[in-house]
Amino acid sequence: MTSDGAHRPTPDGGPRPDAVTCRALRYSFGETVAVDGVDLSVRPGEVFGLLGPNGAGKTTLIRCITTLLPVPAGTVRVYGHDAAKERMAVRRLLGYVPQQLSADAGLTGRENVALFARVFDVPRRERAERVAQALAAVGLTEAAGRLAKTYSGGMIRRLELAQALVSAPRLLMLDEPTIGLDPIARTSVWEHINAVRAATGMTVLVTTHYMDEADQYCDRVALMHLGRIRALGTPDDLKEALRTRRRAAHTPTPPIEPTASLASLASRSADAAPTLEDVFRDVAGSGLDERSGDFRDVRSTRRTAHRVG
Ligand SMILES: Nc1ncnc2c1ncn2[C@@H]1O[C@H](COP(=O)(O)OP(=O)(O)OP(=O)(O)O)[C@@H](O)[C@H]1O
Repeated sequence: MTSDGAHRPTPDGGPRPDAVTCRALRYSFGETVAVDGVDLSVRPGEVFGLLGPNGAGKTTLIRCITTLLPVPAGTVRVYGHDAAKERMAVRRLLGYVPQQLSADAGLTGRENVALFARVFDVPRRERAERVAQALAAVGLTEAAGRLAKTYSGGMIRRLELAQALVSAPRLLMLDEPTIGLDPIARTSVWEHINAVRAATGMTVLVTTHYMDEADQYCDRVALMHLGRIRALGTPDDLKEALRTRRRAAHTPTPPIEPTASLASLASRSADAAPTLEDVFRDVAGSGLDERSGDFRDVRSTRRTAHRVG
């Protein structure tokens, strides 16, 4: 991707396909419309965040892109390959870390990654080196010989990352990679994702509830609510757009009085700098808390506590 986000041509001069393209994608579970007409393009090499509260449709969307769910209406393409018609071609390009535990507690870290290397057809003679590289990329070389059941939650998440990386994916998809982790472990997971991205140029598509993480680590984000994308852009552009909307909606602020208290000045600066969560609340509207979980809904945290326990 060029600095302005435009696509570079391929060596033969043709347009470079987006990493992911969804057009009018719709997926229902019976009466429940989980993904409701999504249009989305993820550019090669970017870290793209899919944000939204519980039930927004993030996991369903991700699973359609991975080909784990069919595409009943609309289209999904991964690097130009149609997910409905070229499932194996799409799968060969992907690494996927689901919400559910994908590491085996009774195997060592190295054995877990080696298992994925076999499943993903990494050539036999390259396996040992590729496994070692994947473990090194997530900082688990020292712990590679220990059983995964002795790992902390953050180490397990990094092990799952290594499992997904061992096939050298062009598109890495992570479903809530840091939920339930403490701030230090969260930072560590993100630093490893970013280092691999910088070294390989892979595209990263990540779902998260954590607006602060998305703000810090994602190049662009899509805010999803009740199956639809409500806003899409860089975190800075989305915040700036909200600030502009707020300015337009409010009467001009009077000049600062010489006697203004610190508290009132702090409140002015909060008004001037909206967060990504403010953007979400603005675009999702007042139904956010009634019709779905809040951003840190206990359900997911419990599910993860169970997952790593
Ligand atoms: N297997 C299923 N059967 C029936 N309904 C489902 C199923 N999976 C998801 N849903 C419903 O589809 C909608 C979207 O769920 P989805 O899991 O995609 O949302 P999400 O944004 O990933 O939520 P979370 O943050 O909790 O993972 C929700 O209303 C959910 O209840």
